Amino acid sequence: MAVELIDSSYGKANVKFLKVKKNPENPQEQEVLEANVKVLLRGNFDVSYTKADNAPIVPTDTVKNTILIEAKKTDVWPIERFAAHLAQHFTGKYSHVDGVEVDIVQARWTKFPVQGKLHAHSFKNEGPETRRTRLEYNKKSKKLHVASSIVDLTVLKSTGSMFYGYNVCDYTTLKPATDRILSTDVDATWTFDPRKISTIQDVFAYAEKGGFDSAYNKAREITLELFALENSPSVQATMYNMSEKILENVPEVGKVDYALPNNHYILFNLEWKGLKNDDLFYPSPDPNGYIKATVARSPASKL
Ligand SMILES: O=c1[nH]c(=O)c2[nH]c(=O)[nH]c2[nH]1
Repeated sequence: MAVELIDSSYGKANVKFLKVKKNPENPQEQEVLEANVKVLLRGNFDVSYTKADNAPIVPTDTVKNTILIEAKKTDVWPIERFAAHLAQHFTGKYSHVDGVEVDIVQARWTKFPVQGKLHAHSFKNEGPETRRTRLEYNKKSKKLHVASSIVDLTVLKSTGSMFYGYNVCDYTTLKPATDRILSTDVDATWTFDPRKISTIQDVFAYAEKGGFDSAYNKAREITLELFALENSPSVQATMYNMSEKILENVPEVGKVDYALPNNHYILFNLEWKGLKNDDLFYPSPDPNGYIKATVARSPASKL
């Protein structure tokens, strides 16, 4: 039977480090970045799959060492900059490496107040929420894709959410709600417009002026603010409004994706006990609604 290799990539996943940044003027004043990095290489590796010829393989162990050595040698803040640095390194050092896919997950270590002010070097892990980035670069096609995300930001509002007016058929049992609990684990991704951030140098320049941090902060703020302030007609409408606001506020972002589970809380039926119940719920882990949307600027308003 004739077969052919259609696609391949390889590298190291779950390469973890924590880097400390000390303020040179006050070494007690520190920041930390804990990361989980995955780097996959693409390029002229076909013979390693098809002819058992290992000659072109840069061992995944070397990929791991590279991530750690470069994390030591260069600035890892923000993660988008470090991802671009790794892409530049791998495609520059090895002539047969054409492309790189870098995924970085950053743990949420935040400083906490002690005696009224943020402590200089003590952090609280606000997990499972993470900040993430995915960067894909191909040195032949010059194509660059940079997207960043917030994952597992779990939120709940106990009122200010509705769901009614939906399609009703002979299979419908859901009752319309004008006041319900709404809870989700936010998975939001903002993809940078490849016409605005089109080269590795563009990533470095945008990082330098604080663009990636500012995009992250705005996406997070908008998500939380709209979640809280809007009287939500549905998860669908709320995620669309969040996406629109991110696109309005961050011109470098070309599209926004949300994927939101609807974590249901269901009223206990206590009528059998003669009790009227509107405040005691049980969390229903499954099944859950799962609602996705991708929102981009309309072609008419391209630039
Ligand atoms: O916001 C919602 N969107 C839905 O599509 C849906 N479906 C459902 O049963 N409850 C909800 N809530």
